[in-house]
Amino acid sequence: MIRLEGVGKTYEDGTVAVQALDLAVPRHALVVLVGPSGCGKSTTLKMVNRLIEPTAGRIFLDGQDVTNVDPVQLRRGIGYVIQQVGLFPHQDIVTNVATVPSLLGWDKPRAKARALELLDLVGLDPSVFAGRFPHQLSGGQRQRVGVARALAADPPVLLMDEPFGAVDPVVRGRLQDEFLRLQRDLGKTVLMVTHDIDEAVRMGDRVAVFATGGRLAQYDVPAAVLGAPADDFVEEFVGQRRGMRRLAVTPIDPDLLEPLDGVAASALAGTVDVDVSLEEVMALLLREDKSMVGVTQGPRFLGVLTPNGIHQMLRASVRADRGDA
Ligand SMILES: Nc1ncnc2c1ncn2[C@@H]1O[C@H](COP(=O)(O)OP(=O)(O)OP(=O)(O)O)[C@@H](O)[C@H]1O
Repeated sequence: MIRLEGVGKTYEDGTVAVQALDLAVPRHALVVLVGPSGCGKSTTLKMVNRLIEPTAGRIFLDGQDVTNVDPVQLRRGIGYVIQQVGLFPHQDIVTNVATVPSLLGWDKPRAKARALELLDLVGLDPSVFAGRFPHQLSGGQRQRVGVARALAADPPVLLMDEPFGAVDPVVRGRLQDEFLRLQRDLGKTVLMVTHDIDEAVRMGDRVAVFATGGRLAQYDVPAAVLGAPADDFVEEFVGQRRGMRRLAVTPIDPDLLEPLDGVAASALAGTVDVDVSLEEVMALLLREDKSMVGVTQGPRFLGVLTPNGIHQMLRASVRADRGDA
């Protein structure tokens, strides 16, 4: 669907942002470009919709060389979501979402109906949000409007540049889940940029890891990027976040819980089932701004989990991986 062949971009000041990039994004796939800051991810994305022109190579969309398509026409057929959303501040939400259909010449009632439908689809009640202005929305709600707007003209291709970057981790997780659910129904061909390896492996059907200097270090399914890094660079890039991912896969050890004695119920962030991961526990503690949580198994109260307990469970899990437990 999207094919990059030997694509390069050297800016006028000599900066090599992307070099000799070959990349094929299959139809209906969600491909994530990930890598450290300045490695050419956004440049790559913007070359696909010709906000930036490549200095080498060719880019094909559905077999057609994009340089042969009028850039304005091209962009109307490609949804584009950016971190700062870029909503028009003086237009209400429904008008913002209807921007591209209107530009495409849809009549007003049809564009509006489509915009209302899209708001609903991204989880914003049209009767509440359609008439509001961007400054009357939370960051997460604005991101949803950004996604709705990009989908409005039903483009087969979506480009997303750090679409969930501007919101806190809890909202971010929710937006990621919502988008994945939406994508399962819509089946767009999506090229998405993030610097967050966790987001990349969570969202991507395939992940392209970029190294500094615009070099593609590995392009594979998430499990392969995590389990079989192609080189030292990928190994290190993936490794930096290994601790965070460990939280997601480490279970609660009931033996390391503390008794409830002397702990006021109000000091607890709540209770969780013993089957949840430490990541969920951390999310709850942060959300509730507390440092302890009660752990239950069915009707039984097993004990209290504290940061000290979490630390011990993580250390035990690291030792087990090293084989010296
Ligand atoms: N207009 C420009 N002129 C010169 N250099 C540029 C220009 N735009 C980007 N660059 C450089 O090109 C390189 C790649 O930039 P790009 O924005 O594609 O990186 P990125 O991977 O998306 O980074 P980030 O994650 O920080 O957004 C960087 O070194 C950047 O400084």
